[in-house]
Amino acid sequence: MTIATQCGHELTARLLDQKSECALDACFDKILEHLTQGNHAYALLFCKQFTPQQIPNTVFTYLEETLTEADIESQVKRLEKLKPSVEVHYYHRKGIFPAKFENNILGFLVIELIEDELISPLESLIAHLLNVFVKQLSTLHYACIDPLSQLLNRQTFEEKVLSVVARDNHAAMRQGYAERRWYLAMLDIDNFKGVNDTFGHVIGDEVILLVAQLLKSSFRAEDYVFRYGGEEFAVLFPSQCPTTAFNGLERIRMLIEAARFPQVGSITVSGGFVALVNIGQTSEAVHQADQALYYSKQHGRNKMTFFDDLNIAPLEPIHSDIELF
Ligand SMILES: Nc1nc2c(ncn2[C@@H]2O[C@H](COP(=O)(O)OP(=O)(O)OP(=O)(O)O)[C@@H](O)[C@H]2O)c(=O)[nH]1
Repeated sequence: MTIATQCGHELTARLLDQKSECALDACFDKILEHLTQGNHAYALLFCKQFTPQQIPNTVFTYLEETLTEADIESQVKRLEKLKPSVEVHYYHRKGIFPAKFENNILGFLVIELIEDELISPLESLIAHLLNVFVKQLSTLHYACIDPLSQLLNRQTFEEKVLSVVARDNHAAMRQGYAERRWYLAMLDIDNFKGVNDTFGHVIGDEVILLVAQLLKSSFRAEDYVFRYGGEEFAVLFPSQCPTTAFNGLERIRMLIEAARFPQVGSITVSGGFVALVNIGQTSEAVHQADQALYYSKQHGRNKMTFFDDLNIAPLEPIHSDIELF
């Protein structure tokens, strides 16, 4: 029964030390592995409200059965009905630990049990570490979020582009298939100055928020949507080819065109996009997508343009330590 005294502070310090979601997940994974001595299967599942589309669902080790989103939601509801003080709840040979943040249950950690129950010092240590993990995850999460639109902020942009593109494109190349590439789209609300001038900045802000919500609900869970600047958004998404990417963006352009905004009525967006292939730096990709966006603006707005269709010679490669591939 020495686990809690031996590990409590040390493990907490290790968790708090982690500065990115991935590093934090990996650390929590290792700590759980260590505490359960690899004898238990475990999964950490968050309900959708907490798991913004940009944060991948944190599932470390899949339990034998697959839990659907509905299962997760019903389990969260079930936990919410229990006393707030409940630390662990046993159900079908599983220990279910509620993951709480600011008194709301956001998800849960499931540990499949070998024994009937976990020994109580281990139980309270896991509950404590889960608490630290969720708090740290929330802090990291909110540092990446733009407060007005609730999208990922500009500060997160470069880091995400580099990590996602390098990881997936390398994997695709290694496996010998090249059909799945990442694309970067820059989208900008048309004539937005007119919205502000006519209806005021508060209504302007509301339009930004509603467009952000439409974008977030239209892209897939694996895509990344950023508020890049005032009324400009950046989207990072994988697609099989430029035509599929174009069709996806067109669908969203039409959705925004058809939406009704309180007081303002309708608005449109223009966009430009680029395939993230053979691009040395993030700034180069942004520049190319911006050129395509500029073309859309110059050619009537409410339009999507693929950079390659502009037939602009690529820039000379800029030598830098930061490389996408
Ligand atoms: N309400 C609000 N307005 C913003 C925000 N950020 C930037 N703006 C405004 O967005 C407007 C952007 O105007 P412009 O860059 O001239 O572009 P535009 O009127 O959208 O015209 P085009 O892009 O050419 O279609 C400016 O009036 C900015 O003040 C914000 O966070 N909230």
